[in-house]
Amino acid sequence: MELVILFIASLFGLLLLYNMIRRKIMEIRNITSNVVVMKDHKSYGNTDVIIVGAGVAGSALACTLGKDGRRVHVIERDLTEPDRMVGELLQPGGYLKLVELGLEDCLEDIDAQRVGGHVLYKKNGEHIMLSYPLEKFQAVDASGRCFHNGRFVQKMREKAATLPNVRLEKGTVTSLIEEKGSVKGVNYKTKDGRELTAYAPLTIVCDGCFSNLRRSLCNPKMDIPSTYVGLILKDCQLPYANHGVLVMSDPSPVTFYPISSTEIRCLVLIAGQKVPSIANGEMVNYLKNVVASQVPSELRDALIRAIGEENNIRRMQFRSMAANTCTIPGSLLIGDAFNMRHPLSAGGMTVALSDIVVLRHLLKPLPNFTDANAVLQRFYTLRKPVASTINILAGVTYQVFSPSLDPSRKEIREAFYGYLRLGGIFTNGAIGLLAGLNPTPLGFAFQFIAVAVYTFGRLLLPFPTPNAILRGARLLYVAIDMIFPIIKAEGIRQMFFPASLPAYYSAPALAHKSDQ
Ligand SMILES: Cc1cc2nc3c(=O)[nH]c(=O)nc-3n(C[C@H](O)[C@H](O)[C@H](O)COP(=O)(O)OP(=O)(O)OC[C@H]3O[C@@H](n4cnc5c(N)ncnc54)[C@H](O)[C@@H]3O)c2cc1C
Repeated sequence: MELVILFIASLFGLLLLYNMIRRKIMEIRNITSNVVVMKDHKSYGNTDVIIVGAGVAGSALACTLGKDGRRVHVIERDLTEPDRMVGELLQPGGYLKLVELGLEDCLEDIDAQRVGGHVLYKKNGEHIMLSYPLEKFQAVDASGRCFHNGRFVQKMREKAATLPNVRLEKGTVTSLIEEKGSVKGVNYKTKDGRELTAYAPLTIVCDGCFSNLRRSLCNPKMDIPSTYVGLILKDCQLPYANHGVLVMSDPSPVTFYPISSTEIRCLVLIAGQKVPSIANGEMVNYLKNVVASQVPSELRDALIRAIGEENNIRRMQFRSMAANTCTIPGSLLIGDAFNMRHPLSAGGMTVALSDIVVLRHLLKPLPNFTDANAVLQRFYTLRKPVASTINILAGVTYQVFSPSLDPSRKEIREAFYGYLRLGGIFTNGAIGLLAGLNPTPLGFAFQFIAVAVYTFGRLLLPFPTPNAILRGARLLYVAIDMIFPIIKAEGIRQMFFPASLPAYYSAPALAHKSDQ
């Protein structure tokens, strides 16, 4: 009996001991994990800003903030030179922003080509030369620049990596770390499969058009995608030296510009979602039978040769997406992750660089980024006049040149072509806006009114008939119907009257997500 009691007591004692040890182990584990968190939060002290993605926006931003003395941690999933057919034409306005950021040397030694404008062709060969109005910008050697996008990005990455306070690391960011309604950093995976975390008071997401992270920060509306089909032409010259080509072909426009001293990029726009298949040869037929016959004769043979080359046809989908304010403190989106527009007017890099200029001015006076949120709210207002003007122009250019069954659209296209022939302030004003040289909402409004008056005048002169007045009214209605939704998406007040918004001067403190 005594033995049984002793046995049960020992068992009980062992159980108690086991429980005590288990608790102790759990306590130690908790302390250790707290130590990890504390250690990481402490490493806040080593990083001012995390940048996700080192494409055009991310690498330019890393150079800019790094040069301003900030401790920057850039995480990029692929550090090899990108090979893609996006962002190959930097408009003169974008070049000026690059100069403002002190990054113009990133265009050296990449065989970048100067572009002084474009030639606009009708499919019957009639054309107008539209040179950029660059007279006022000669001191900084402004012009458009065309290049292999990957070479340009790689140069900016190299420049960022030379700065002692910029750490460029290869890794794929899998999620943002949110605590108490603020972004505190990121979780990321390295190539060897390690899962790491990085903390900073500010995380700027620049993960491009297919961003996986933007949905954690905002909920933007996207339009239906269109597609660009791209080819590289070799051993041929553009019809006019240093001038790209835009063909007003049917059903949609085709562009050509030089991306090196020996290569010309051809981009064929395919509107909507029905794209001829490359795999079954439909695309080759389309390019040979529909597109080639409409391009200038100087480029036709080279285009047909390029169509026949193996693996020379690529496609890339794109969408427009108006910018959305990101309301989660500690975070910001920049570049295509934040805002996209139609690439026909090649404004994407100009907007990204212009946004970085605005952001830099706002962040510069701050001793650190722990309290950057009020300043970040100003960013959304201050960027608007330039970014929205470029976005609207991109949308309008696309609408004017894209396929439509509506005869009024075709008439607007013809009127626009006629307007661009006028020369002087009319042509220079429109081309200057498209080049991003002085993209202001007022400049845009002036051009819109001037095109409307020209179109009306064309119809009413020499004698206004009731029929002509009705047609003019219909064209005006179609034009407003084309433009108004784009302006509305950008925000009428923010674009035209930013000074009427409190955030223009200072920003209200952000509510924590948990408070909302
Ligand atoms: C067909 C086409 C043609 C265009 N042509 C022009 C043009 O001629 N001129 C012009 O100005 N603009 C043009 N654009 C727009 C321009 O390409 C973009 O505006 C510009 O590239 C945006 O830069 P970004 O840094 O936001 O994105 P990107 O340059 O695409 O960079 C995103 C980077 O993020 C990295 N990344 C993505 N996800 C992660 C992750 N989870 N973790 C870590 N890294 C990540 C990617 O590897 C990449 O390096 C064009 C766009 C398209 C679609």
